Amino acid sequence: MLIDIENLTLTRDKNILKDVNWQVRRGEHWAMLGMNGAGKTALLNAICGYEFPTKGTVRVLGEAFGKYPWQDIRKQIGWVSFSFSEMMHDQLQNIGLEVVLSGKFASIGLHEYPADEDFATARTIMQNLGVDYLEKQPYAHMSQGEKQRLLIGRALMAEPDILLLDEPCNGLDFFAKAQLLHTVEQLAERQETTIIYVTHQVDEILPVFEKTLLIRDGEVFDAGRTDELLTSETLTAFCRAPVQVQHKNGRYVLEVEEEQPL
Ligand SMILES: Nc1ncnc2c1ncn2[C@@H]1O[C@H](COP(=O)(O)OP(=O)(O)OP(=O)(O)O)[C@@H](O)[C@H]1O
Repeated sequence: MLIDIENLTLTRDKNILKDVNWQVRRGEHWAMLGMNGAGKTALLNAICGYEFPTKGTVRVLGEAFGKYPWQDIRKQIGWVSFSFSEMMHDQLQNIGLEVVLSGKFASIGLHEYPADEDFATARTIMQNLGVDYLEKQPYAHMSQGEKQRLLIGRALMAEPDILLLDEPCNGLDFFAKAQLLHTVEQLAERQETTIIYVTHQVDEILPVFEKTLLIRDGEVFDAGRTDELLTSETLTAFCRAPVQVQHKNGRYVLEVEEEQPL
């Protein structure tokens, strides 16, 4: 078991997470779907040990939070988020290859000299993600989509067991989004790492995400096989509004039905 969460409750001013149970096995890829404020980031924070459980247990890679040095666990987790991409301003003048290499040292900017094999690994990762053409381009001059793909490469440099992709399509136009989703799909198919893909959007849940966690108001609404959960009936209950879900060409499409006048 890679992630094993039992009865997790996080209380701050209010209950942010309530009795969350969730198990992720090695080799599975999960989507996490929830509206704004559902508790997605809080759950990622708990997994990475940035939030201390009020109640319940968080186990990652077989170790229990509070009983193991979590900085060692964090090294096995790659977290790529849109907000992180905004924090990279210190790295603006670094070129693509340096940004990817910096993932080896978990640093923003490159302060240590990488070994020859690190250069080779970074180049292979960039090639696999289709961003090898950015090797010499300054981070500051890249488009948002290029930055997001490069930051996935940066996370992969540490060979993480778990890759958290936190709303990676935020701010992308439809073409950059399609490109990024294609990159994620290929990465998932290579099975190098277990991916948890966090999103508000049903259409980003690719067939490679065979499992989905539906989170609402800090609680797990449902978790299980994606094809069983992404139905009109379940998502109507989840959204508290009538929606239609269609499965077209391997992609889910959600339409909000117009409210019928009473
Ligand atoms: N430290 C805190 N103290 C009080 N409330 C908090 C704290 N951290 C988060 N919250 C609240 O908990 C709820 C869940 O927040 P969280 O950021 O996890 O949502 P989210 O699902 O990631 O939302 P979004 O999709 O908008 O990013 C929100 O209502 C938020 O305001």
